Amino acid sequence: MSNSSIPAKIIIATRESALALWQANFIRERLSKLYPQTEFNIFGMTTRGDQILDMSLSKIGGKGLFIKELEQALENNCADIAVHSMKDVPMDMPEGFVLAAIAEREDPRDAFVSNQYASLSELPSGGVVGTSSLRRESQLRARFPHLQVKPLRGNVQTRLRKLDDGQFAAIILAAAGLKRLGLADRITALLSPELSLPAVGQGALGIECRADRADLIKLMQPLHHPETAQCVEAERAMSRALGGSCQVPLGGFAEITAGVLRLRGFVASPDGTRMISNELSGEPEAGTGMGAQLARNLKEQGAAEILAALESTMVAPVSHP
Ligand SMILES: NCc1[nH]cc(CCC(=O)O)c1CC(=O)O
Repeated sequence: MSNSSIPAKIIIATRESALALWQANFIRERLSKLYPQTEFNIFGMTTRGDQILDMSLSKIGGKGLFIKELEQALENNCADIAVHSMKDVPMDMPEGFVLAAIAEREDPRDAFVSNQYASLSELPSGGVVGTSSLRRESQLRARFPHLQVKPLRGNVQTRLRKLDDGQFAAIILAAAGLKRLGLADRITALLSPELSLPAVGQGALGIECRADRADLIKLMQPLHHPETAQCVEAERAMSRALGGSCQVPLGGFAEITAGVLRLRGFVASPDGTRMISNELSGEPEAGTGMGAQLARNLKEQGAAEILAALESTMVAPVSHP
């Protein structure tokens, strides 16, 4: 690539939480090494998802909430690229925007964090576990029906503070966020996918830009990690076909071992009394087809009923003027 095609300055839009800033800086450093002549600046923004802290995510209308403002900055040329946790990226990209790259995944697992107990199975009956994710809650209720689940929102540091204040016996967080923030020593135990199937996209970072910025899409390719992208695209295809959002208790996790992609997924009722799980394995290149097929299988096995029941109680998504 000739130097003349590389912009002198690239602005990276991000949310302003410590984790989001860490992620944007991580991408900035990698890009700076690749393109030392270019100046990379971070543009921190507050999103509606960050402002509404008193409601569970499932009630405030879903994932677009954390990225809409960032996309407006791309639209208005206030920024060139946006860095997101793939977990927060809606299954369908809005018209005019693309994921230019999906970077290598950090640990995709959920982490059990407690100051008193070594594992979920050691928690006493009635023990209070904090999480505001329907996915984590439904799995806890299905596997540990004697525990109480109470809402826990806020950024990673806020959630840890609420645990330390004594409001919870334990909390569940993404291992990736804790590791990135240098808080790996707070992880009491990592939860296997059998115990807590991760969220679609968990641990992976996406770089978004406008679809018409072919120059940027090309520049981002060295950061693209094909295996991560194949896994995340398989998970997203499953979630998309299930109408996945924060309002649906579902999990999806793909991994590639010895050249085979294994995709696991589940849909549950929020109270955990119904849990439909299944998996498919195949060629990594066929991940999106597998995702769609796994969604069909889950629906046939009972997920369709759970989804229909959820839909009748769902809150309409918040609109963004
Ligand atoms: N729900 C918010 C969110 N979005 C991404 C992460 C963690 C980092 C990642 O998954 O890449 C978190 C925190 C958490 O779930 O504990």
